Amino acid sequence: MSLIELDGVAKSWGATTALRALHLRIEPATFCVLLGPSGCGKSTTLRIIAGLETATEGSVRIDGREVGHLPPAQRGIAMVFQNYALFPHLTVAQNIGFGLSVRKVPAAESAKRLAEAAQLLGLTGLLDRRPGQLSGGQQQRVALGRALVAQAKVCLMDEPLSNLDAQLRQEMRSELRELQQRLGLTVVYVTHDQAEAMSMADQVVLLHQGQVEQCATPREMYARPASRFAARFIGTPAMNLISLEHGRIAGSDVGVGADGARCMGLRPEAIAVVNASQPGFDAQVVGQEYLGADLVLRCRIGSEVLTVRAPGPQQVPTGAPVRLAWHAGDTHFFGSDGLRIATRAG
Ligand SMILES: Nc1ncnc2c1ncn2[C@@H]1O[C@H](COP(=O)(O)OP(=O)(O)OP(=O)(O)O)[C@@H](O)[C@H]1O
Repeated sequence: MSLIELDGVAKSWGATTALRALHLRIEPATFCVLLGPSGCGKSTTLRIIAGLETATEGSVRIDGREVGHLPPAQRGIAMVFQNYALFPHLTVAQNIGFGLSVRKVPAAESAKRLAEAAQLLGLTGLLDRRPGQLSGGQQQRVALGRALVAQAKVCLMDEPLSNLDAQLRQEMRSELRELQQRLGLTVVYVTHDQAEAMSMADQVVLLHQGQVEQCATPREMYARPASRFAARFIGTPAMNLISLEHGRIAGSDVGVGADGARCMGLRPEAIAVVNASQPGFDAQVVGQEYLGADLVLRCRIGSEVLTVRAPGPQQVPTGAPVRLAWHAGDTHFFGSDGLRIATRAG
């Protein structure tokens, strides 16, 4: 068990407010991703759970026990940082075992845990090297190894993959996820990369200006964004947010309904370029970007320009008239407060 609960957690430094009354429940053995733009309070949240910062208000509980007054070492938590925080003059084995020697774990027990962690992380052949002789991915695994030998059930990670190249980052995502599941760890993981969040999380906590904007599974977050902010933050290319004038797309005669909606959301992948004889809406291609698998078109309808994600092989010249179609069930509507409003489609 390692249930983490934050109740009304707030944090300010003088006039700077990083967090405002954050409520969060992270279930045991789940992968929770704190996601959001720079400065939204992700690292601060993680550091408060770890005990590296003290909350100005509110409480933090781990397995029902209030931990606000406990120093980091007594919280049963391991941490992995972006810069790995490895000691350059120590070998891989010494780096992994560092915390154990500090805590005076008997030598035989340390050796056993080290061998297990090295085996699990594919580091067995590298134990005598120093960090400077390792690739970024290997250094990342050493940092993970140090967290694993501590046998903490909670592991906090702050952008641990951001120093790796794109391919390695993708590989490490699935390795981390697999490891978390195999060991039944509760992981709280900070990133500003929505693709990383979507691919690894059981639960995504989207933060915005120190508050929870939405907390949901990746599927729910994509299918039913709670606000315009959430709608734009999840998915690439970002969702189209189209201004409505009395239920019509601004500057056009295209009616889309939805009483009281100020804006309609439509994902680029929900829009199809159809044959001129099929039902749809007339638009004009004003720009495009070919990405191999996809062709991203920018199409003007009335005074709005929509991003459309078409299949790569489709060829449409810029300047050409096109007919666009979408299913009513793929539309999202938002009110003047920016929040999702109930529609026929839900
Ligand atoms: N020690 C500090 N003193 C004063 N302000 C701070 C301190 N640490 C963080 N802040 C401020 O608190 C806010 C939240 O910072 P935090 O590091 O939690 O954001 P973040 O979402 O992790 O951002 P990033 O993705 O850029 O790391 C920011 O406005 C930041 O400037």
